[in-house]
Order: sequence, then structure tokens, then C-alpha cells
Amino acid sequence: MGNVLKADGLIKRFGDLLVIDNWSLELKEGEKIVLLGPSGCGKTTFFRIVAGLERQSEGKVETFVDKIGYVFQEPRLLPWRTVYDNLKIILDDEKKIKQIIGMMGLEGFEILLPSRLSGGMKQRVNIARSLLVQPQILLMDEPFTSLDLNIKLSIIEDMNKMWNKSYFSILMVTHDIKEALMLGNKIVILSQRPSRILKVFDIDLLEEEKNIYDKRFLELESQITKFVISQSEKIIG
Ligand SMILES: Nc1ncnc2c1ncn2[C@@H]1O[C@H](COP(=O)(O)OP(=O)(O)OP(=O)(O)O)[C@@H](O)[C@H]1O
Repeated sequence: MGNVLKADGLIKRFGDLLVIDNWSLELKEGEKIVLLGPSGCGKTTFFRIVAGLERQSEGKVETFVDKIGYVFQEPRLLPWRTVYDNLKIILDDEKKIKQIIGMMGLEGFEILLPSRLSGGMKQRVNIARSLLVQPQILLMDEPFTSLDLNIKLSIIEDMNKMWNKSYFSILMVTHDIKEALMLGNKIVILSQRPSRILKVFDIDLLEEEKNIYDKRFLELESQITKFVISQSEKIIG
């Protein structure tokens, strides 16, 4: 498996403010990495650097693909266009649109305007838009923050099914350990700003263990929670 993304000794400052302090990270083909870190530690800044919207201060960030998708926290749908047309504007290909509508659980919603959709359905359309162009890397910046747990878990389940079929790489940012465990093959724990990579957890949960009541899921959740708390106590103490 080759790398699709590689960050090496990445440093980012805004004026005197050191935000990202020496991150080195590799995302491999078909890998799903979740960045878990406190507010303001530079997660969005990292995504902006990867997407070419921001420049690093020092170090290297390389991508080895030509298509990167970006899912923002708030769905950015055109309010005057239907669900179908919000997809068509990205890619005018009826077959692919129908396929993605099916995979993201949007059947029956095609002719509705975004104002008629729940927050979860809006985010499903938003993700469908990003996946329509078949990106090799999908960046997801806290896409489920405003959604109820059962809704976010059901969207992640559908995303995992899509990933099983097309095998793109995902880099997601979240504050939520359950969400991270449901999606990620790896969870990268970040410190407070100036942020460093504190630890990387390899997640080897089987498909049937990706369930918030599963014993191994709960064990991993508790292990990661303990680690995160021990780190924040170090800072407070
Ligand atoms: N263009 C900018 N100019 C100056 N400071 C910035 C700029 N962009 C971000 N910052 C600062 O960099 C820090 C990191 O911001 P960033 O949005 O990357 O954090 P984050 O980890 O994504 O936070 P959150 O989880 O709250 O979204 C913050 O202190 C922010 O104020």
C-alpha cells in the first residue's frame, strides 16, 4: 500500500502563534485516519494545508493523488436547488448520481429542497457531493458534530460500506471517540496548542465489533478516554 499523503516535520505558525508543532504523518491508500484533538490545536489548519488553501511555515506536506474531496462541518448546499440538482452541479452523470443516492440512503429525497431536509440528511447530501467525483482522499472536518449519536453512527455505517466498495482514503477530524472508533483504522491523538502528535492507536475492530455496545469497542473507548484524560491532567497539573 502506497502513501497518498505524507506530512514530515510540519510546523505552522500564524505570526507568533505556534499552532502545529512538528507533525509527521502518513496516510496510506485505503486507510482511514481520525485526528482527535482539542479545540484550536490546528486540525482545520492542517486540512487547509493539505487542500492547498494554506501554506505551512516549515516541513513538508505532499499528496500523491489528483482528487481530494473536502466535507465541511456545515453542509454547503445551494438552497434553491433540489437534492438531485445539488449533486448534478458537481457532476452531470445520471448513472453516478443515482448510484451515490442509493449508497448514501437518499432515495425518495431527490426532488426536495435542502430546507425540507433534517440536519442528518443535509450532511448525507454534502458527503454524497464530495464522493461523487470519486476522490482518492476524503477530508472530513468534524462533519457530524451537530448530529445526534444514532444519526451520525448510521451515516458512518453507510460510509464504511462505500469505503469497502471503492477503497478511498479518509482523514477525519473529530472530538468524539465513538465516532473515531466507528470510522478509523488509526486514531491520532493530538495535544493542546502548540499541538504535537501524542500517540497513534491502531484500531483493529472487526466489522461486527463496530458497535457501541460491543465489549472490544468499549475496551478501546475506555483505553483512549483514559489516555486523553491523563494528558489533559498533565497540562492542568
Ligand atoms: N488565518 C489565521 N490567522 C491567524 N490565526 C489563525 C488563522 N487560522 C487559524 N488560526 C488560529 O490557529 C489556531 C488553530 O485553528 P484551527 O481552526 O486549525 O483549530 P481546530 O483544531 O480546527 O479547532 P476546532 O476544533 O475548534 O475547529 C486557532 O488558535 C486559530 O485562532
